[in-house]
Amino acid sequence: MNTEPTPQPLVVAIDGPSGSGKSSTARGVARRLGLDFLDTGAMYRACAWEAARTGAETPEQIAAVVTAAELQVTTDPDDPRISINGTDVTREIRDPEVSATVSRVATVPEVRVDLVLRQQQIIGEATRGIVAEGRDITTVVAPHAPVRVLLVADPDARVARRQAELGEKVDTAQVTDQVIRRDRDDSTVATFTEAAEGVTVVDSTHLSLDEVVDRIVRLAEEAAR
Ligand SMILES: Nc1ncnc2c1ncn2[C@@H]1O[C@H](COP(=O)(O)OP(=O)(O)O)[C@@H](O)[C@H]1O
Ligand SMILES: Nc1ccn([C@H]2C[C@H](O)[C@@H](COP(=O)(O)OP(=O)(O)O)O2)c(=O)n1
Repeated sequence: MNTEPTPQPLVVAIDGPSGSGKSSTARGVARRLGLDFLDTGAMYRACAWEAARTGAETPEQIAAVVTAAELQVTTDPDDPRISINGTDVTREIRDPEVSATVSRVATVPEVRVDLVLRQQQIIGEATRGIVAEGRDITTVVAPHAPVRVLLVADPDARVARRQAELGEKVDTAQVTDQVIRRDRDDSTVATFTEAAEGVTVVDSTHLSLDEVVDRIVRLAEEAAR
């Protein structure tokens, strides 16, 4: 009889501030290792989009909209999609209006409790394993993940990356607000500026995306040994 324990699906948890490269890195790691991919920020963004659509403004109104919402998240790293109450908002959640208001939604305690539970369910159902990224994955959503990384980068590099991504659509002051002010607001409810115990810090300021992916894949391979 085989007495070897069945290996658990691998969970890789990545946190970090805006523009540190979480989404691109997590997708790259998921592709390389054949795992699913979960962008938890997209869930907060979809809720912010729905709160705006329904005119929810107070924390109570926002919490009511989020807890009643049907959220559908697909976890293919090549085509991650998100729908809320039947509307696919994959593209809309990247609009500057959503970036400007999402922290108001993400800082409502009931919203966090609700979305953390949904994220834990998605992670638990990922039979081939998953790379999940956000602000509180290493500390709250998946604190027992065998691979936990805090991805950081200097503020100037993060603003420059976001600016390059958004191009002509927004000016530097707007991008700085989206990155620096949002991090300040978000860090009131999640700890992503300092690594929790056992979390590996990777500084991407002077690393290419491929180099960052390589490092995390190596950490995953070490954890699997
Ligand atoms: N190591 C890196 N070096 C240079 N640019 C990067 C690196 N990692 C990510 N980027 C780019 O920076 C931008 C922001 O990355 P993203 O993954 O969206 O960050 P986050 O999810 O942390 O906000 C994207 O345009 C991405 O291609
Ligand atoms: N696990 C998470 C993920 C995101 N959030 C919040 C914080 C952010 O302002 C928004 C959007 O996150 P997202 O990862 O899309 O933001 P960036 O791509 O890093 O700019 O959601 C959170 O509070 N907890």
